[in-house]
Amino acid sequence: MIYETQPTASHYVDGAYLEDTDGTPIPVIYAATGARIATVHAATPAVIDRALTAAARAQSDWARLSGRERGRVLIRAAQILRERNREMSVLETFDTGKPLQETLVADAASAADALEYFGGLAGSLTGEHIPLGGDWAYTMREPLGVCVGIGAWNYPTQIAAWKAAPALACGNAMVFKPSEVTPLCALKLAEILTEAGAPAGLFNVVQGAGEAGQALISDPRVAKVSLTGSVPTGRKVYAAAAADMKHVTMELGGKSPLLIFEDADLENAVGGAILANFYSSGQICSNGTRVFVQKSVKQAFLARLTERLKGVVMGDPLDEATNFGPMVSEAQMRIVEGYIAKGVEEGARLVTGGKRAARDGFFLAPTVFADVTDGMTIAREEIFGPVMAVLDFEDEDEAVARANATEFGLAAGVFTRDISRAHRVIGALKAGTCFINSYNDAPVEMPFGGVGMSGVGRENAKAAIEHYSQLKSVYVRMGDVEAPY
Ligand SMILES: NC(=O)C1=CN([C@@H]2O[C@H](COP(=O)(O)OP(=O)(O)OC[C@H]3O[C@@H](n4cnc5c(N)ncnc54)[C@H](O)[C@@H]3O)[C@@H](O)[C@H]2O)C=CC1
Repeated sequence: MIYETQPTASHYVDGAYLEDTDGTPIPVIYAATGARIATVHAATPAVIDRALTAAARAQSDWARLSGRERGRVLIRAAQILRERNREMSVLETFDTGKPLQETLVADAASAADALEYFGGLAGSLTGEHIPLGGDWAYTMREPLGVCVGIGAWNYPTQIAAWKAAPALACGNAMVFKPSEVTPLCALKLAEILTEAGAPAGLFNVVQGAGEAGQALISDPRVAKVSLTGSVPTGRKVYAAAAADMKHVTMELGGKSPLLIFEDADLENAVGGAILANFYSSGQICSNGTRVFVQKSVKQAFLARLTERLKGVVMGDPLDEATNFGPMVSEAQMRIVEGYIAKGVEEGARLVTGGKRAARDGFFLAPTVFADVTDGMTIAREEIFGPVMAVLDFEDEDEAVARANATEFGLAAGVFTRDISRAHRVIGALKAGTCFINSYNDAPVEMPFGGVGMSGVGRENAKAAIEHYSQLKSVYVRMGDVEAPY
């Protein structure tokens, strides 16, 4: 037990905690020490069935409420989350290893924003009136039914809420499966939703790895699957959903470019590159890990970056002075170390970092490679750790062409003082989520998602409504029916 408000069982089903120790035990490891802090059990088929049955039952009642009534519950949940921000943030730190300095501002707070935003929107989900010269038609926005959410491990509270909030606002129910690496936070979100007035079964959490995920996706009661995860998992989940023509949202990986032009404010560009690579120890899908720097400013950029990285405080994540935490797991640390070794082997110049910290836990120093070329493994594959690859370029057309030479398309950024260039470059970049003179901002009001292999659909903003509802069109004849016979 970490502290007294820790979740009390593995699953949250039909409005209450549920345990079934027949499921495979999953240890929960605190990344900062390597210690086991809890054990949950993977969902058995019986648990999955109970969760889906409860969700289907709750959904039909929930969909009959007015949008405003549904919204009220979400807004109340947002308020409770905000009141318990510290407690939720501490749990997020134990779940992921991310420093409390980060989790206090970025996780439960972002989840509360989503609940508040979609709670506010729920009352205005209307259809259209379509006049047809006498006859007319109208559309209704209807829920999909039972939605499944499957999460990655980097933002467990946020991912659960970014899926639950629009789904519930539209009148759906959800069964959420967190990553087996970070199973704790979504349980607390479920508890809070119940406390806020959500009916039993509306939002359920079941644990497990890929097997539990597959069981959920292939159940005929499920209408939609929203995954946050890697491209290989996305392929499997999308294929399984396609078999039954289920709706999908795919928030997948990336290898996003950040273009820094010689006319950029250097200090801001360095700050942007830091946010694009090292926040959450680099474990962010939208990270701009291919940093293209115009040759004339490359030396100055690297010098200032190295200087600013002296401000990294690696240490106990619960100490609010710590601003750089460990990798989420030993396995992820080893994957990242493998990429660092590849970078060296393939001839990139290691400017700083590249090693583990001399302490317990899964800490890797922020790492910068310069003189990276497009064909190197560290410039092509998603690393999901604190490894920045700096590539140089001569002119704009070249930078854009090289930035686009990837199958991913999650995010992209540009730093320049030239307003026309900023918009021209962003217009030419193949990415779903872009930043001008900034990086990695994710307000709930702005749609988030990728193109290409980085995904399908959008989370957040009004755009998410399209992905958690469907239109019913109704033709209304005002006169007699003229049939040929
Ligand atoms: N675009 C986005 O919004 C985000 C994308 N990500 C991506 O997530 C990845 C890192 O997270 P991981 O947890 O390592 O990803 P992962 O793909 O290994 O796992 C993601 C989730 O899918 C589940 N899963 C695995 N195999 C499955 C299967 N066959 N059927 C159903 N579910 C299955 C896992 O248990 C987990 O809950 C990175 O590629 C990262 O870029 C992470 C955060 C945000």
